[in-house]
Amino acid sequence: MSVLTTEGLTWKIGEVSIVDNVSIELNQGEFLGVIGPNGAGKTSLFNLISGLRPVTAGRVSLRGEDITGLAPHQRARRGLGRTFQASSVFGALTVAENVRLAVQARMGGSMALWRRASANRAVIEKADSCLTAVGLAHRAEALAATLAHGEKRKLEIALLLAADPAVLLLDEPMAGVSAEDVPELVEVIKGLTGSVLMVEHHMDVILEVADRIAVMHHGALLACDTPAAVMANAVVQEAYLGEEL
Ligand SMILES: Nc1ncnc2c1ncn2[C@@H]1O[C@H](COP(=O)(O)OP(=O)(O)OP(=O)(O)O)[C@@H](O)[C@H]1O
Repeated sequence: MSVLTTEGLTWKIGEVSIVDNVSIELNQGEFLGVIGPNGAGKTSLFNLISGLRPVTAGRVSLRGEDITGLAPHQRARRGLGRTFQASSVFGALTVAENVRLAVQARMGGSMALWRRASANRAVIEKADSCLTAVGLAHRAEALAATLAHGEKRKLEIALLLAADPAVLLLDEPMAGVSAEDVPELVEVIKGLTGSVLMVEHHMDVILEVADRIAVMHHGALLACDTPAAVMANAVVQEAYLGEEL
């Protein structure tokens, strides 16, 4: 069953199609990787899906509901979670405080005064489970500013998990992470349950985690298939000519 669908998604600047008629389906529990040469339109596609840019044409549906006209925070509330390439972490707060804030933001109205104590417990427990899921529980009391790059990426994923998203959009989660920290982060990403759409430049990472791979080129979708089929696809190889696939 499809949990996230784009139909004919298009974003034009003037006459130039930055995202060109892209139709993809992310199935429940699936890990779909998005690859493509620099400037192919991957981040722009994410911006359309998360609502940061208005579409020129096409539709985005989340669990069968048309969300094309909704603002980013409305999509987030319906279960669309997104990490950003730019860091969204409060450096002066501890790791645990950062995640608790994210959990509280999610719980919002349910924090009525008379149930404050139990709500606080629920926030702390939820935050702890998010930190455990990304392997950061041992750093809970560290100031976020003191985290290494790879740890910061893990924290960003924990912040995403705090909202219990139905769909996770990961935009280059390995960006800026040193080579020796990549395997650990890959393990964290492999451990994510749920439906994931991930842009990533590291082909070896995509091949390790993705059930299917969508290939973009000049804004259009070239292929969307199993890793083996995509690697064997002559059109994909042509698009990557001169680049390492
Ligand atoms: N706001 C904008 N105004 C003008 N051009 C833009 C804008 N946003 C993106 N573009 C152009 O659209 C194209 C696609 O950009 P996008 O960042 O989506 O590609 P990408 O596949 O994510 O690239 P990369 O792999 O380098 O991150 C690029 O040529 C970029 O210069």
